[in-house]
Amino acid sequence: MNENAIVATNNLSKYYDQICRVNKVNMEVKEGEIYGFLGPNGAGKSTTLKMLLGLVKPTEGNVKIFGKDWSKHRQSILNQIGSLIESPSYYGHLTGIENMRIMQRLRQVPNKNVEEALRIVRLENQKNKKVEQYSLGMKQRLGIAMAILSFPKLLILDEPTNGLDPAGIGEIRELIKSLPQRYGMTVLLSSHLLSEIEQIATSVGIISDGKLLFQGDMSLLKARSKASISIKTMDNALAIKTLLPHGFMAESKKDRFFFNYMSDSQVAHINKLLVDHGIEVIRIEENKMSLEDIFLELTGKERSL
Ligand SMILES: Nc1ncnc2c1ncn2[C@@H]1O[C@H](COP(=O)(O)OP(=O)(O)OP(=O)(O)O)[C@@H](O)[C@H]1O
Repeated sequence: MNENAIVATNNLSKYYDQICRVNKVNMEVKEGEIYGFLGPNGAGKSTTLKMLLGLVKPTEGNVKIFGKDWSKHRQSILNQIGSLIESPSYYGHLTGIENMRIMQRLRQVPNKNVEEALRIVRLENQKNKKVEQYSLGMKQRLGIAMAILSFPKLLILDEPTNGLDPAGIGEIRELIKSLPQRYGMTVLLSSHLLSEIEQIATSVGIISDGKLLFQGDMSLLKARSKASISIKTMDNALAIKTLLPHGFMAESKKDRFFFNYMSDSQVAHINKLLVDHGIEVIRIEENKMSLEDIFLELTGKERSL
């Protein structure tokens, strides 16, 4: 376990009714990153996040936050975390600012935090409206304002853009993205939408059926998008036979044949070999696996995201 990590779990597991829902998860969230916790519905994201927050007791394993053991430093850890799990809780008959004041008393933070948090989520002009009159997006923004009220070191958000329209999603996304740089927060957020995580996260953890299948920099995940080269010629069988003695072993599929990733000069070499042997080349294409393809390959799930 990395002692400097903001969040580090060790074989974190949860069983419900003897069924393993979170399976030996070793999660590591480093300071200043936006860690996207990605997985299909029911994968175990919320359960994991709740264990990080001490809301659900792990069956096995342990959690360290800011390098400290949960069991021994509960209060000091909680003081430095802000979270929004499931839908935000608020009093509908009270205004936005009244709700914030209640949270302010609970959190014991100065007045200026309330104003600043409302400003960040752009609710300052709506703060005197009753929350029951807020749109879904405004309620979600209020939930985030409450979560960042103490300007925590770690912000945990469970599906923060769930149920919002595209404009609302864009707004929340930009808001979250600004938090590490502007306020030094580390953000851990979950989503079942790959596109969402792709646009917002600097690091990613992919969970499926309770198991963490991938964890690392977003760029590392993207690097896994292996590009293959596909070639179509006037006589594929002859082309494959011609290339083999030169060390190029192709895989034939439908009207094309494929190679694993190749450099530009290798592709040029193959092209020249084919042409020199009188085989007309019709198409040479690079086929990159999309992030979605990688995700589906990792999780073995159907295309449903
Ligand atoms: N309190 C509970 N008792 C029994 N089973 C539970 C409980 N909480 C969650 N589960 C089960 O554990 C599994 C993981 O649920 P979890 O809510 O963590 O998934 P998730 O990845 O957050 O998905 P979703 O986005 O659908 O909430 C699900 O099969 C769920 O039914």
